[in-house]
Amino acid sequence: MGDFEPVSVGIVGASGYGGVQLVRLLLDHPNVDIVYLGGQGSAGKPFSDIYPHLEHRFKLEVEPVEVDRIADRCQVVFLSLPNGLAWTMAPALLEKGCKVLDLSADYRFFNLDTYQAWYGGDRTDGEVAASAVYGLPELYRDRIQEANLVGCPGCYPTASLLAVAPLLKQGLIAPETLVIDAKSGTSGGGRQAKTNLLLAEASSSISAYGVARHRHTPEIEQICSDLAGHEMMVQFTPHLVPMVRGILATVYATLRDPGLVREDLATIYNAFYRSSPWVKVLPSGVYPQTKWACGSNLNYIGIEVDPRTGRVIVMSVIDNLLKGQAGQALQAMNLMLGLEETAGLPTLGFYP
Ligand SMILES: NC(=O)C1=CN([C@@H]2O[C@H](COP(=O)(O)OP(=O)(O)OC[C@H]3O[C@@H](n4cnc5c(N)ncnc54)[C@H](OP(=O)(O)O)[C@@H]3O)[C@@H](O)[C@H]2O)C=CC1
Ligand SMILES: CC(=O)N[C@@H](CCC(=O)OP(=O)(O)O)C(=O)O
Repeated sequence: MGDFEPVSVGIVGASGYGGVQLVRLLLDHPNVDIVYLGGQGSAGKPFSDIYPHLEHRFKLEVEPVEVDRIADRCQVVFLSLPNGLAWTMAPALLEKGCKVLDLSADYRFFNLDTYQAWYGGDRTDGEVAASAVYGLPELYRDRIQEANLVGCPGCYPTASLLAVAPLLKQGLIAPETLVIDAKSGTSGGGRQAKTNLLLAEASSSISAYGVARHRHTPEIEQICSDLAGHEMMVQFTPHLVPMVRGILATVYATLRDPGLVREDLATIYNAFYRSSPWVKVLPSGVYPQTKWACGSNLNYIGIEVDPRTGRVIVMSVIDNLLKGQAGQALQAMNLMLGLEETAGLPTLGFYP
């Protein structure tokens, strides 16, 4: 697929931040055509009324969300909606033959009880949910290639899991010691008005939130457990920082073998990610900045070991809207369609 006719793609939730990133990326993708945009409040508006800066490239109008209308036109559908909506439409889209990529949390969980405990709702799509693949290509590439439904990871889990995956897969850390301290720009909260995202609240200030209860904790724990081969608990603390884009996750854990040095871990990380074009493991003494990743689909990882404490410290940065959301979904779409994993994705950040 992809060598002949362009693939017809639709975006539900096009007016949001994930939606507009998808539009930007898909417009420059060599193998797809955007044929449908959907929304609720924005339905009936030309997309360029919402985003005038795209008018010269794009004339589509946002339409109401109707499954038949979408499935008649689209081979691939991105659902970029608030949590709890995708599961009400994904089963019907799949039934009609669409491939579906959900950017919300609805299809990220192996066990629907965990989803319902954290997100609520009364799910009736258990069989469909069981067929979903967790959309982190660096960890589940083979399964994504075969999938019709992908639950794309959250932005914090993406930055965090890429930082810890080699450690867990190799059994290098004492499991109960894993601590993730993460910072996000305000676009992580989406485009709708929220008091904590106002300039007057968020600028010149930094604060933790969701401490010991953020809904990304069970998502991170699920994948950590899968990688480690046993149940894991994680101490995850997110922070809101006064910038628009970017996530920095700093991860701390105690090494099982106190004799390991940074160079040993760098060798392990480089081997683990040797087939992953979007992950860049940095040289000794180089620690990543969010600014390097913003605008690209890249993840930069810095590694350090503190010989005094026996802890490894891993720093991981991504653009929350690209590798943390729309870029990652597009990377997964490429795999589902048998295209180059890098097709249509920016390989350089804006910088500065
Ligand atoms: N922002 C980020 O960094 C990340 C976000 N995510 C997840 O991606 C998803 C989208 O996030 P984001 O783009 O930030 O969100 P936004 O709030 O920016 O956009 C939400 C979109 O959903 C649409 N929408 C809301 N309610 C309905 C409805 N009932 N029916 C149809 N459309 C509806 C809105 O359309 P309209 O205006 O027409 O009502 C809007 O286009 C969320 O699940 C979020 O958690 C995941 C990773 C990172
Ligand atoms: C800064 C900010 O508010 N970030 C969001 C994370 C966005 C995200 O990825 O959440 P989903 O799991 O719903 O996709 C938050 O902490 O709720």
